[in-house]
Amino acid sequence: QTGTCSVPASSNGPTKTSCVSSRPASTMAQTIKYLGQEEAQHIDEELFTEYGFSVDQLMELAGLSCATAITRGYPLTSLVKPRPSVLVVCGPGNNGGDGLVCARHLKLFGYEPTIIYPKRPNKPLFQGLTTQCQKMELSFLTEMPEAAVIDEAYNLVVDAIFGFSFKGAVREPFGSILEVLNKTTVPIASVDIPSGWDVERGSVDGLQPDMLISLTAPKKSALQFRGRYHFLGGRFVPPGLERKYGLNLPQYPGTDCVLQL
Ligand SMILES: NC(=O)C1=CN([C@@H]2O[C@H](COP(=O)(O)OP(=O)(O)OC[C@H]3O[C@@H](n4cnc5c(N)ncnc54)[C@H](O)[C@@H]3O)[C@@H](O)[C@H]2O)[C@@H](O)CC1
Ligand SMILES: [K+]
Repeated sequence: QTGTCSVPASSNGPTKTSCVSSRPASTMAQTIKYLGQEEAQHIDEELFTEYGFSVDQLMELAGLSCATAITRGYPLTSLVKPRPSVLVVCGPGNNGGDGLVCARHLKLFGYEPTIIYPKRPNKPLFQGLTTQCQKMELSFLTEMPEAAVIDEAYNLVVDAIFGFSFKGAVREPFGSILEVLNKTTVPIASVDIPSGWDVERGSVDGLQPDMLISLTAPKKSALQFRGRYHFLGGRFVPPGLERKYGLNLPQYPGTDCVLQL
């Protein structure tokens, strides 16, 4: 496992991504790097300390990418329920913040997001994002619904519980929440990492999302993703940072903020 894995430019699904390719180098269009946990955290830190970004700036772009990827995989016209309902489950860190931004943009795109946000950090950033969602007339649930209720009421679940800082055994209330999500049958779109997965090794019996939106660059666990849609989002990486970490990001098409891997 070198952390650098081949993604043919024409690839359109996770099964076509592999670390060991038998294709001759001349036909390899592009190699994208899959990041380890520490590397992802270093890049995150540098974006703020060396490159002058603020968290809310990048979170806005990350959340917008997630909402945009969802419009690609699950366009309004394809939804099976009478209302374009989406359940957005937000965790206690920045991954949860991405979820709040994603929910706000989904509403602007014509979806009806409902949010569950059980652990809210006492920080102006998250308080502001919560207020913005409330003012966008999104509803917040006080309890996680049962799996059958989710399957009945929602077209899709957005998993914004944990991202690249997740470690160790899942603590409550998120253990119970993930248990419910494991039982649902509606598609799950995971923000950055399928929640509960080891950031590098993935998980054999954890969530199996239908969509994964990798932010900045995919993490190593994305190699275990077996869903239908793998998108790259977070189109904000400065060239110096990309060079330093050898990210080899593919080129986003035109003005798009997402790219399907
Ligand atoms: N650098 C980047 O590229 C960007 C990252 N962003 C997002 O930020 C995420 C990383 O955010 P954070 O570093 O805040 O971390 P996370 O959102 O991954 O999670 C950290 C939170 O989860 C809790 N936690 C960790 N392990 C747990 C466990 N086993 N059980 C229960 N709780 C646990 C921690 O106490 C902390 O509150 C990324 O995955 C991405 O979604 C975007 O917001 C902006 C750009
Ligand atoms: K997640």
